[in-house]
Amino acid sequence: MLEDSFGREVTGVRVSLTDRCNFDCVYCHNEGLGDTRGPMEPGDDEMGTDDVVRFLEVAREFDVGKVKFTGGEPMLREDLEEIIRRTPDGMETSLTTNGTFLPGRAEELRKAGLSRVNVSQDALDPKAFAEVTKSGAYDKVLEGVEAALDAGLDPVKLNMVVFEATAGYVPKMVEHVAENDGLQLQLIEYMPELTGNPEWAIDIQRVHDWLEEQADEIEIREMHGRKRYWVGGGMVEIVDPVENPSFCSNCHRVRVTHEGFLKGCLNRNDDLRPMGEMTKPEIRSAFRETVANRVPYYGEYMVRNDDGEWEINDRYIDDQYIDA
Ligand SMILES: Nc1nc2c(ncn2[C@@H]2O[C@H](COP(=O)(O)OP(=O)(O)OP(=O)(O)O)[C@@H](O)[C@H]2O)c(=O)[nH]1
Ligand code: SF4
Ligand code: SF4
Repeated sequence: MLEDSFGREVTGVRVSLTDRCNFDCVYCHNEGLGDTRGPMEPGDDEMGTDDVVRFLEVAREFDVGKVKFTGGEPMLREDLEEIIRRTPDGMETSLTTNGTFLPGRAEELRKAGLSRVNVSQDALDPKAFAEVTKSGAYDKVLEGVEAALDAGLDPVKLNMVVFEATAGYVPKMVEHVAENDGLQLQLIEYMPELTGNPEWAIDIQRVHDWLEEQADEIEIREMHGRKRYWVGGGMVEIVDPVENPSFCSNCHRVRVTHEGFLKGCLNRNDDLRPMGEMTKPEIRSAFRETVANRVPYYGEYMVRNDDGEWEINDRYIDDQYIDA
């Protein structure tokens, strides 16, 4: 297993398969690349099936045990089932989707080897849902969640970005997952540093405090040191990376953009390494170099200055990457 110079082992990869999406969520950060989603037609900038599989085979050689497929909307890729089917043995596969294409396809995905799925659902309210996603597909998403449960994907996590427009729906969502077996809730802190509109952010500590009062049990997940609250039998996890050095110091994933660039951190685009159509030996070196150059974002790449504000650590300003 590869480890970076901060002692963080790389146990997972997160692969964006496309930047296309049928939604236009107001908080979308396009996997850290900014709000620049591509058109709905398949682009020739996307990695091919073989490119994705070749990368996964190399990642597996380095003992990577998990892959998460993301987008854009990864289910716009017609070869998703094939990619999952060809994912090397020993790798747990999961998918993050807006859920609209799960009806009619969830079963096939599970048969191909998909273990679990995260579905974006920001509110249990069609109007709020439409405002946030700029889509009227609320019923389709509910159907998608049902289809995922019926197909036996376990767990089905509901991803809810918590910000001004959605924060009021948190209690209802917590109740919803407690009442429905197989569902879990993942509350995601709004990331103003990637999406703009900083005024939409809410203080995520308020959500932690509220859940602490409600919870029967609290546990800390190794990944990112994320807190999990058990409320009325339902599980609620908080993803709170913003200005959180402890989140970054427990980050174990390397990322791949839909164009086939490796990157060590979601929040950075200055450490991209091409990988798409390379041979396996070339991918191995690119992977090693990416890991060798991984840096925890908050607390190392971004540090607090004398006024208490976050700024880029001087040592990374004219960074020259090392060869692993
Ligand atoms: N900054 C940062 N944000 C992350 C990271 N991982 C996940 N997120 C945020 O969490 C959102 C939801 O991620 P998902 O892919 O659905 O879930 P996950 O975080 O992979 O969690 P699991 O399904 O439990 O593995 C992403 O769109 C990001 O906004 C990370 O390593 N760093
Ligand atoms: S569904 Fe996901 S990829 Fe699509 S616009 Fe919303 S956040 Fe972005
Ligand atoms: S280092 Fe921090 S910001 Fe970067 S991907 Fe990991 S958790 Fe996210």
